[in-house]
Amino acid sequence: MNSVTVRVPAKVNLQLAVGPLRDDGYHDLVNVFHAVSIFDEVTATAETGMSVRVEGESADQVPGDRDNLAIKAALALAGHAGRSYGVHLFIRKSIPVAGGMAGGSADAAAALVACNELWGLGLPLEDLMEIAADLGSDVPFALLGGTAVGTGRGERLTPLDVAGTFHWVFALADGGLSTATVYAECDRLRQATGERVAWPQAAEPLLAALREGNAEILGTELRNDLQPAAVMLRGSLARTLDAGREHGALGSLVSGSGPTCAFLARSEAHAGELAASLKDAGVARDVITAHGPVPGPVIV
Ligand SMILES: C[C@](O)(CO)[C@H](O)COP(=O)(O)OP(=O)(O)OC[C@H]1O[C@@H](n2ccc(N)nc2=O)[C@H](O)[C@@H]1O
Ligand SMILES: Nc1ncnc2c1ncn2[C@@H]1O[C@H](COP(=O)(O)OP(=O)(O)OP(=O)(O)O)[C@@H](O)[C@H]1O
Repeated sequence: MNSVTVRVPAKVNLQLAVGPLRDDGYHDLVNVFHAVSIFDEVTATAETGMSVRVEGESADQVPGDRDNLAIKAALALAGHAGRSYGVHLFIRKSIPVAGGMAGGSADAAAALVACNELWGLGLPLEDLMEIAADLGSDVPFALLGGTAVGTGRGERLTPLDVAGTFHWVFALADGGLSTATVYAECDRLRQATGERVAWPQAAEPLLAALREGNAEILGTELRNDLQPAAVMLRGSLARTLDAGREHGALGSLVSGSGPTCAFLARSEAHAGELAASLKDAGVARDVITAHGPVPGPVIV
């Protein structure tokens, strides 16, 4: 086999409860991840060296060298296998870059799956999960897909049963936000307001809404502790979130570290209407619809 292509989804965080800052610079989380139908595609082709080419959504903002998370993933996998394998990775991006939808993590997960297959390593998911956790806090979920609760820094995962399908609208922003900067701003705001930081807890009503497939309740339970920080860093997001509510979204929140905003709709048709209204309102660079949960990386 000379070439393997893997399709991998973006994520939105349905609950992101951020605990106190740890000594290692990370925060303990309760992170309810949900994979949605916006996909990057990573093609791994046998080659002697390691190289990457990126095309599509904001490709010019993605590193074309060893800083690319997908190349880091391939190198980590080769290191784990104890061999100096080579690969060329071609990434077709649709997931917004630095948008809070874990695009880089998705590409890293896809590269792990593709290279595991291309190099005939046959490593089980557990091994790939360990390598993933070293690459970034979001990478283990990107390997898993579906809907799952992440604890620790988000890398310890418990899959959740979800009834049915939820329909989403995503408002994409101009330019990204750095994840580290948003967490630092969250700490700064907490210090400035003297907020007592509680140990993060999963919200039972949110988990019940997922189990029951109840979009109305899920909409009211969406929470992101990073949202005030993202809105502080990018004031225009307040207007985008308001517009979603005004146009009938069941719930709205900043996705992860932002600046993408997510809106929950009643149905696929409602998502289409909401997307059209948000486009007309001019509150986003682009507006797209998607559904979730969807499975993790799939070899196509
Ligand atoms: C915001 C989220 O996307 C929500 O899923 C994640 O928590 C971020 O995951 P990620 O992009 O994979 O982040 P990493 O590459 O692991 O970490 C980038 C930076 O984010 C901050 N970070 C990340 C995860 C975490 N639990 N606490 C943190 O404080 C740290 O400053 C870290 O240096
Ligand atoms: N394959 C990749 N795709 C996108 N960005 C990458 C990739 N590899 C490295 N990067 C770098 O990582 C940064 C963050 O990109 P990414 O799209 O993963 O952000 P994000 O979606 O906000 O992440 P998260 O939701 O996990 O916090 C980018 O600014 C880019 O420089």
